[in-house]
Amino acid sequence: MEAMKETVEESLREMRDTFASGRTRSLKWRKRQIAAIYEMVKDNEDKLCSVLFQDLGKHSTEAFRDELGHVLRSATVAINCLDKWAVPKQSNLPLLFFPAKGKVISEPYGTVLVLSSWNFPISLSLDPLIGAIAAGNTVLLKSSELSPNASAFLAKTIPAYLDNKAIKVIEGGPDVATILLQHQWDKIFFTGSPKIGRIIMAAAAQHLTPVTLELGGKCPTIVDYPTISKNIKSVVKRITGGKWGSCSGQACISVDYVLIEKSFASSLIDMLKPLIRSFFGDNPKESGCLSRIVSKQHVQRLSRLLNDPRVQASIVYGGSIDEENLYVEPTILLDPPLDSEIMNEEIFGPILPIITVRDIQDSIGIIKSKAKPLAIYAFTNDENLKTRILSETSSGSVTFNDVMIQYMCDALPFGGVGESGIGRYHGKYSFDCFSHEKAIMEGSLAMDLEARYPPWNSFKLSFIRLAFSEAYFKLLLLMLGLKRST
Ligand SMILES: NC(=O)c1ccc[n+]([C@@H]2O[C@H](COP(=O)([O-])OP(=O)(O)OC[C@H]3O[C@@H](n4cnc5c(N)ncnc54)[C@H](O)[C@@H]3O)[C@@H](O)[C@H]2O)c1
Repeated sequence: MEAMKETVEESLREMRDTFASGRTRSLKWRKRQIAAIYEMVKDNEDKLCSVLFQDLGKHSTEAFRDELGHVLRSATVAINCLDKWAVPKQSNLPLLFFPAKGKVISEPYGTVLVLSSWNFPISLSLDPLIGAIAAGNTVLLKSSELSPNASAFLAKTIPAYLDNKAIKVIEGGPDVATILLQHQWDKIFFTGSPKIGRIIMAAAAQHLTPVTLELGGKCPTIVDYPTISKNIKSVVKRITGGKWGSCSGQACISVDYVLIEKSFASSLIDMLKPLIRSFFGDNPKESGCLSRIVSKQHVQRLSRLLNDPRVQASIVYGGSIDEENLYVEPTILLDPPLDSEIMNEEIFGPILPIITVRDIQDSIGIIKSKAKPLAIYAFTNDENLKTRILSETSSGSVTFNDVMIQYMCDALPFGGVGESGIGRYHGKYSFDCFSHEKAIMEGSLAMDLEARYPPWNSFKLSFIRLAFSEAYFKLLLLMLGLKRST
């Protein structure tokens, strides 16, 4: 670890020197680095698919949709939009400040630390990197130890494509993260669990470093069956895709559990079962389309959640586990107890609890009884229910009649609230996430208002009162002596 400490110190020194040199502020440099990320992904598509298969058993199509394609798009958007994003924004100042002018300029924070997660080890590393570079920072990326092949790829390949005096990768687990967190950074961007998010925030607080925490939680999915019954086939497909189709449910925005009125639950289950078979075959383990659980520890965690006898009794489909092959069968639970661990911990795996309610409106109470989720999904055409969800619950996002696509849509901010995170990124929001918005005021010495300065009197007090309320006509009258001071 002594050697690692030295590596970190040396890396930080070099990145700070590079930032101080001003090189990373040039838009040309930023675009060149982002273009290099694009080329790196393009040149290494097969290799990347292979490492994602080795680490997570991800099918190459899923890998392209969720990781490579996402990064390529993100890089293209950043290159195409950077000039526009970086333009200082003129502010329309109130007349009160005439003749001063105002604007906001986005300046890079400086040297940024990105700590990423293993479930989308390529996109969750490269997407924040694109944002940090677009904003003009130098960056150190620590990839996750739980996806070692993806991590090794990033550590080996990034220096071959990018300016390695400005952008660095360090591999390692909590011990390395701990060393990194002992240093002062200008911004920390973390993707991971709320538990470790707290450790990151506490370390950042020592230096008052701003943080973005992209965390997780339980994402509920309301199925308001009567209002969407005409399209129920699409609804079931979307739920199946949103639970099992992306890293086998190991995604922060996966469908965690479904809420549905009791009388419709069996119809939903009857449709989910054949659809799981049609997506993943009669033997999903061999289908090649279902990602593996990342580690034995995570299989054991899922096994523990299922082993509660009350949860066991709720299994209506699946339930088998093969720890050796890191496989958990797609599993459906019907009404596991709300106080069970599985209904209080983020599942992060291929298990879908279906919770029945007497009236679909009761879903809102259940959602509100838990921490603020990263996403709420609701299949409904009832405008009243939509309004209630929007106004009575709080979450990183709400998606009606679909799941997970909000992540792909870079015109929308992506991030959590409360237990599910702090801050947001994607598209222009990534640029903002890694920029400090600096307020610029260009004053004028052409005129001076004596009312700003002591000695104080009732005229000056009246002047200030009227100025704050922008009562310009009354101000004029006061200055002309046509209005009395109050
Ligand atoms: N919001 C998002 O975009 C998003 C995306 C993916 C995953 N997640 C969330 O991440 C969680 C799963 O990912 P995970 O298992 O990698 O999370 P994690 O919190 O265990 O680890 C995340 C990162 O923190 C580091 N870390 C672990 N222990 C640490 C410690 N004691 N001190 C400092 N750093 C430490 C890890 O090395 C890794 O780089 C889930 O909660 C999931 O919802 C969120």
